[in-house]
Amino acid sequence: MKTIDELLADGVAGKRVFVRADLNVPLSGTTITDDGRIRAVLPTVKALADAGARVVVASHLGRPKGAPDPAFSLAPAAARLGELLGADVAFATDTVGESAEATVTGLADGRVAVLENLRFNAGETSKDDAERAAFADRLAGLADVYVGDGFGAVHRKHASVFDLPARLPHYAGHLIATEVGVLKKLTEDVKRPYVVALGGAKVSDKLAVIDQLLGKADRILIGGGMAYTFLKAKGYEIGSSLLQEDQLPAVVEYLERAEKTGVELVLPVDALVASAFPDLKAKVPADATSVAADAIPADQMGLDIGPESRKLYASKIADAATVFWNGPMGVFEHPDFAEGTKAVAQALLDSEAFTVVGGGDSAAAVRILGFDENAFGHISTGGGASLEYLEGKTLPGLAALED
Ligand SMILES: Nc1ncnc2c1ncn2[C@@H]1O[C@H](COP(=O)(O)OP(=O)(O)O)[C@@H](O)[C@H]1O
Ligand SMILES: O=C(OP(=O)(O)O)[C@H](O)COP(=O)(O)O
Repeated sequence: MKTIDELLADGVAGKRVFVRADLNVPLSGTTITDDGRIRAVLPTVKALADAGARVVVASHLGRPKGAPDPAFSLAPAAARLGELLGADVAFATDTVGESAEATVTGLADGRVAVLENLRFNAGETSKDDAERAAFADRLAGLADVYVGDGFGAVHRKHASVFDLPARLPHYAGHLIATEVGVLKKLTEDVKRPYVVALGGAKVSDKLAVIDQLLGKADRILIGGGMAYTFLKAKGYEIGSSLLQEDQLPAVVEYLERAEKTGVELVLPVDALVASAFPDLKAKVPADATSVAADAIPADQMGLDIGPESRKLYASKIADAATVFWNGPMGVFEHPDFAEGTKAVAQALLDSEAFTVVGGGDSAAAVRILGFDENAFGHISTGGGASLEYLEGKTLPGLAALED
C-alpha cells in the first residue's frame, strides 16, 4: 500500500487530490456533538494543503436514500473542518454536479473544498457494478490523485471507497495507515485473555461478525441493541426492543457453538427498559425501570444493560490482557441510559489490558461521557470497519489501495 508520504515526496503542488474521508459525525440538528472524525483526518488534509495541493474532501454522512436530504448535509462538517484548519473551506452544494465542478475549478493551490454528501447519489452505495462505476467515473473527473483516509467506511464496497481508487493514482492517508498499524497487532499477536465487547444499533452488520470472532476471542460481551436478539434466541420476551429476526437462527447457532468451544458468550442479566425510545434532544427523564433479562414486559423496550450486568461486564473485563470494544451498551445519548456504556468504559480504564475502542458513536460516547480519550490504548474511528478487519476479512477500501 503506497502511503501519502510517497505522494508528498513526489510533490503534489497544483494537483487536485480527492480525499475520501469519513466525516460521518453525530449531529443534533445541525450541531456536531463530537468532532473526533473531523480531527482524525486533519493530519492528511493539512499535509496536502501545506504541500500546495488542491484538496477535495468527500464523505458520506448518515444513511440518506440516494437523493439529497438536508438533514444529512455535510455543511456543518465542512464549517468545522475550516475552524480546525484555521482556513476557509469551500463547500460544494452537490457532489458531482455544477457546484462541485465550479468549486473544484475555483480551488487555488493549498486550499480545501468539501463536497456534499456522497450518499445523495444512488451510485455511491449501489449494488450494481455499472451504476457504481458510472458515479465513480464522474468523481474521477474532479481529481488527479486519490487519497483514501475514511477508515470508518473501508468495509463498504461503495463507489468512492472501492471503484474510484482504481481510476486514479491512489494512496493511503495518515489515518488509515495508523488504524491499520494498530489493528494489525490485534490480529497477529493478541495477548490473552482477549475480550470483545459489542453493542450499538447496527445489529445486522455486527451479529454477522460474531461468527468469526467466536474463533478468535476468549470472551464476547453482548450489550446495546444486539443483546435483545440473543435474549429472544434464548426464548425470552423482549417487548419492543431492537430485534434482527432474520438472524435468529444464526444467533441460536452462536450460542450453541460458544457452549461447545468454551468461548464465553456473556449476555445481560438485566436491562433498563422504558415504554418508548427516549427523546434525545429534550432529554426529559424517561420512565425507566430495571428488570431481569428474562422478565422484559411485552410493552417495554430495552435501552441499556442493567446494574447487575454492569457489574458482571466489569468483572469480565477486569482480568483481560486485550479488550476490543465496539458499540455503546445503551442509548447513551440520554442520561437515563448512559450508565452501561460508562461502566464498560470505566472497566476498560481500570483493567491493565491493551484497550481499543472502535466506532463513530463509541468513540463519541467515550468523549461525551467525560472520559480522557488518551487513557485508552487506541480509539478507532471505525466500528464496523475495525470489526471486519479483526475478523480477517478483505476490506474493499483497503484492497483498492493495495495495488
Ligand atoms: N438498546 C438499544 N436500542 C436502540 N439503540 C441502541 C441501544 N443501545 C445502543 N443503541 C444506540 O446505538 C448507537 C450506536 O450504534 P453503532 O452505530 O452500531 O455504534 P458505533 O458507531 O460505535 O459503531 C447509539 O446511537 C445508541 O443510542
Ligand atoms: O459510522 C460508521 O460506522 P460505525 O458506526 O461502524 O463506526 C461509518 O461512517 C460507516 O457508516 P455506515 O455504517 O452507514 O456505512
